[in-house]
Amino acid sequence: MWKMDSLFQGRSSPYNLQQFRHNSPNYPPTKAKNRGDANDMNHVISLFIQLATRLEESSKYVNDRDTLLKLWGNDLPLALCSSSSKHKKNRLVTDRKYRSDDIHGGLDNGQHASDREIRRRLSKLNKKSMDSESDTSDDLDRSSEDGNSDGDTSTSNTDSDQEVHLESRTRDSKGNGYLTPNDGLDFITDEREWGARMTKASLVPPVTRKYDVIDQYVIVADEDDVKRKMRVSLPDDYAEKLTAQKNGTEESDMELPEVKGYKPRKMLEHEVVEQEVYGIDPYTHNLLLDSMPDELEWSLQEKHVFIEDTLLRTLNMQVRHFTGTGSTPMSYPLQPVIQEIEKSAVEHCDTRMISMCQGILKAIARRPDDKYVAYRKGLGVVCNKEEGFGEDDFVVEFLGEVYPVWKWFEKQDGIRSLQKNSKDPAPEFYNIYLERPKGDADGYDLVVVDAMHKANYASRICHSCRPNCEAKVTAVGGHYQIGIYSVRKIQHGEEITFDYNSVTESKEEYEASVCLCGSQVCRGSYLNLTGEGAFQKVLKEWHGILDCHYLMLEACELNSVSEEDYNDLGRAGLGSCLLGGLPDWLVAYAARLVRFINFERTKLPEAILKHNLEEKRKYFSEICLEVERSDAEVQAEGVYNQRLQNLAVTLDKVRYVMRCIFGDPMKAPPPLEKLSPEAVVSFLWKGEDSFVEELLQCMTPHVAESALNDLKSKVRARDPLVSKDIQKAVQKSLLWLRDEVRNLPCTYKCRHDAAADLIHIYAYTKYFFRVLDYKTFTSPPVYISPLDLGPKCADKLGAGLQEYRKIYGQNYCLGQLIFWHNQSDVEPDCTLARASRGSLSLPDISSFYAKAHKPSRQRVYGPKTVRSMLTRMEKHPQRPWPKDQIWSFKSSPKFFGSPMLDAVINNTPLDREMVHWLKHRPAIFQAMWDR
Ligand SMILES: C[S@@+](CC[C@H](N)C(=O)[O-])C[C@H]1O[C@@H](n2cnc3c(N)ncnc32)[C@H](O)[C@@H]1O
Repeated sequence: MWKMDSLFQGRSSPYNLQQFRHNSPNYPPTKAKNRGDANDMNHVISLFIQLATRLEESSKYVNDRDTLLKLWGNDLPLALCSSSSKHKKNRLVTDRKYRSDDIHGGLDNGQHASDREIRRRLSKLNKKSMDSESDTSDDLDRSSEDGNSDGDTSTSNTDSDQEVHLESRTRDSKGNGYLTPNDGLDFITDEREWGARMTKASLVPPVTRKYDVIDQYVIVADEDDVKRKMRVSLPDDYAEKLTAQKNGTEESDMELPEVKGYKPRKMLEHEVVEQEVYGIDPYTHNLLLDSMPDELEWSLQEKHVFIEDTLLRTLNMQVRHFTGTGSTPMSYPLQPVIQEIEKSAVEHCDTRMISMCQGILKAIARRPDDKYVAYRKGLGVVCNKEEGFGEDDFVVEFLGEVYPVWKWFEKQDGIRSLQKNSKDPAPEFYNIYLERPKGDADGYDLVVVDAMHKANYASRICHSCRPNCEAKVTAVGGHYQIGIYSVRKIQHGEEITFDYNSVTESKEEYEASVCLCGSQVCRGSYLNLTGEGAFQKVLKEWHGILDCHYLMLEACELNSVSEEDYNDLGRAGLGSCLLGGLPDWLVAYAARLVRFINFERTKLPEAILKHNLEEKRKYFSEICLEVERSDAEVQAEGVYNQRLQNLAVTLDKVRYVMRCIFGDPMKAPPPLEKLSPEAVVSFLWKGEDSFVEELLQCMTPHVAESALNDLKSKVRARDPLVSKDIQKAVQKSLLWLRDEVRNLPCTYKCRHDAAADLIHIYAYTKYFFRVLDYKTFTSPPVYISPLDLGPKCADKLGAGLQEYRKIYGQNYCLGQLIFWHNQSDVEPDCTLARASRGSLSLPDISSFYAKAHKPSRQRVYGPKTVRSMLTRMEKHPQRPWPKDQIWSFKSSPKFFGSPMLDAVINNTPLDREMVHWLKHRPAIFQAMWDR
């Protein structure tokens, strides 16, 4: 079974990668290879989790014990019950893991259910921001259109006290509340975890957006190019490959195009309706479970079905009339919904259902502090066909405006620059990546489909963590499209949903996106948080700024693509679609990145496993290593796919900029060039703006004229160019100069001692490079509408279209290529300059000299500063040097090179001789503040 690679992309996902935390151990979603369908196991795991979490105060022990034992009897497959007894001391989750080992193919869903539970626990503990806003949304009950409150349909009391109460009980509780059937119940503590809950902050009224209905894709820019990317190219041996994959005999797991015949979409109004939809948060799901009378002997699964199916369907029938009225409450009470279910049960003489409804209604009356409400999701799509839809039925294409990737990101930059305050609630997002399968003959590539302005009803389909449909890229009539297909039977009145599989790098956005799917396996947010933690570990350790430059330098120097490069690119699914028309140095660089991605893929499972184990050990006493290992493997595969996606996005952005500057991207020269020995002399010793020339100028106000003239003539006499071995001569001259400078008297305004240290470091730098600036250019305008901006900004900026022109700096391409794994940076060139400080581009010699006339800050350069510099050089060579110390740096350096880069290029440790001298040379000056 293949996962769809198209992801809804959270609005803020392209931004500020570094500032967000990752705490979603199960993300990114991935192809689950060799993992069987495990609905039974899923059910069992859910059962365990629900049982464990349902146990309430000690006064309810007896009741719960009865229920528990009953449920054990009712719901658990016999084999599971018996095997569990072997592990008496294990708590439930551990127990479950032993058992899941016993059931082949049962790992996946079970493990995911457990992870979800862990994630809930972790996120609960981490959820400070939600806690602080724990007053809930009832006072927000109002029309989303006009802001008027709607007293008829909303309850008014706030339950913030109750929520705080529950939170604190969860924190106070000890133990994890899991048990085996043979364990005594004495240790049970109240570990009730009721999951994510709607808060005031999360209750951003969904804007009901009007959209132009389209019946085919509308291409926004680069029409021919986008069409090419959407064109299917089947491999010659497609049929054989497909059969081999189906039979499991195919070695490669390369995703092949899924060819489908044309089918008409379900007709709006007749077969489906677009209407206001409501849903419940995980907390309310559990509140309802808790309100169901125990004595009715409903199995837990029946209870879930009641909530997910009967209740949600009736709810959405009941709220349908709000559609288009412009007066839609943000929350809707569940009481009338239960009453309607009861009424229907009476008509059908369904006594079991009647008792259940009556039981819940009693609980609602008995527990006035608990809030039994559903919340608004905005528009959704509901099955309107009496006989429902079958399994694997085509519902609709996901249509929208198709953007080439560069244009999409340009627009996002514009939106962000207009939004200014990134903390504003993100507007709903409607964009989805259409990714070519890697097994297409022309390989992987992607475009972005945005369904905010021009769309069909597919864009209004809501997310569910247990969806009845999936969105997948299919090949229909020779073109790729995103199709929504049912994954199980869908009943009349049931809401159509798919799993957005959407990622965000913003914790705020993640937490604000409380999921209202109401399913028993709800993850709590309809977004997944990604971009940090274990997923970044290997990248940070093995792919720092120096490593990236090394790869780029090599590619630029060779400026040709080897057979091995083509092979590695091809094996990763990258072919002519993505790489065609790019200059050789860039294809060679892409191949090097693919090799890093492959390398990371081998390292990631271990890093993820370690991280997950550390997290889980905080909550569970025993963990099944095998299951954890398998899960880490799946997650690593997800990161791998995400990296390739990022590489493709980067290449598209860079291709566009090169096209704009050079007319043809092929003509773009390599952005880096190694300096010849002669050029090094000119850069360091002789040129007008050379390093030494700058030094002499900086010294002018501080050194007596005669001494300076003497130094200048000696410098001229030591021209390294006259030597046969220029490189050696440069070093010799620099070391001579170092000692001359050290002999000059220091003051707090002129730190010759520090200058000498820097000269020393230059002397031990072997390779210097020049950055070849491309031209700066300003893009043609992109237009941003109030809808793009979200309600808050739209109010501020007015109703008209806003124009945005992106300015691409001289080093944009280099910056983006070095930070290829990050799409969140509007100005990667500026980031590159900041990140290069010290590690890649050495400080300015002017750092150590005050300009004569101006009063100047003290230049601190004592043993502590030197130690910290050495620590950077030796232990964190790829990190920038601190800002608040003596060193200053050029804002966009044209030349760079450092002993740390040399070490990476040569794959050797930092030059020992250089370090030794810095550590042991005697101090020649110490100001008071240096200490
Ligand atoms: C692609 S739109 C779906 C259509 C949207 N409801 C509308 O009215 O236009 C995605 C937005 O719908 C809402 N939504 C979709 N699924 C949801 C869910 N499971 N829980 C809460 N809100 C959901 C969120 O506001 C989300 O940003």
